Amino acid sequence: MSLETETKKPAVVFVLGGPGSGKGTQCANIVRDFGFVHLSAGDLLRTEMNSGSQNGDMISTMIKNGEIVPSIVTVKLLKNAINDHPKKNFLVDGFPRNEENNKSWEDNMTNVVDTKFVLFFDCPEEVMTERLLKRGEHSGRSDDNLESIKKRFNTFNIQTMAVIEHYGKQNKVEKVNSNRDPKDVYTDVKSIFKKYFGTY
Ligand SMILES: Nc1ncnc2c1ncn2[C@@H]1O[C@H](COP(=O)(O)OP(=O)(O)OP(=O)(O)O)[C@@H](O)[C@H]1O
Ligand SMILES: Nc1ccn([C@H]2C[C@H](O)[C@@H](COP(=O)(O)O)O2)c(=O)n1
Ligand SMILES: [Mg+2]
Repeated sequence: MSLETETKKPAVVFVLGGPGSGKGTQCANIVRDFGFVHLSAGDLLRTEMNSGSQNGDMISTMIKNGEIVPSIVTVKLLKNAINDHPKKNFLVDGFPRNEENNKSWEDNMTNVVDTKFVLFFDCPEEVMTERLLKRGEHSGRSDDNLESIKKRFNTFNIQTMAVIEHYGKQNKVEKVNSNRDPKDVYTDVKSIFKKYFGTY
């Protein structure tokens, strides 16, 4: 590629943490202050589920059971959403949730984006459970109930922690204690984003 036509790839930060650790809450702050686009894999799957897609029933069952939807579905949704926002940087929230997600991302997205690091929100299960049950009073989510929450923790501990450890070995994990007031959590998040992206 010549110097004139060379363009910088969009930056991607993966945002991971247990269910209810505060990923979506903190992403909203980063969007406001750093101009990233927030892509929640779970939100994209819920929209797809409600769109009349042929994958709707599968997605619905898997979400209720806290299982990870095949990457062929999720990566396509993420890729389409990224293509909708030229010249932006992205927070990819709730992804990659397992090794298969990560492999599919590497196979399909390495040439398209520059994956910078994993922002990992660490929070005890008891605290996350309390938050999710409270959210379940109004969220309408089929998985904000005790039975689904237990399954989601199991999937997180077995499958997602392995991905976080994989990136940890490459010194690409920024871990933040999210068992604090959201403002204090964001103080740490903001200083991480300033370190990587400078502005604000
Ligand atoms: N630091 C915090 N302290 C107390 N409550 C919080 C905090 N962060 C988020 N919450 C609340 O906890 C609930 C879960 O937060 P949020 O939706 O941001 O988590 P999440 O990690 O995106 O969850 P999920 O994985 O289920 O999508 C929400 O009701 C939110 O208002
Ligand atoms: N990469 C992903 C992300 C999410 N899902 C499914 C399974 C999750 O339990 C559910 C909700 O995600 P959340 O909104 O809590 O981030 O969505 C998946 O299969 N693959
Ligand atoms: Mg969320």
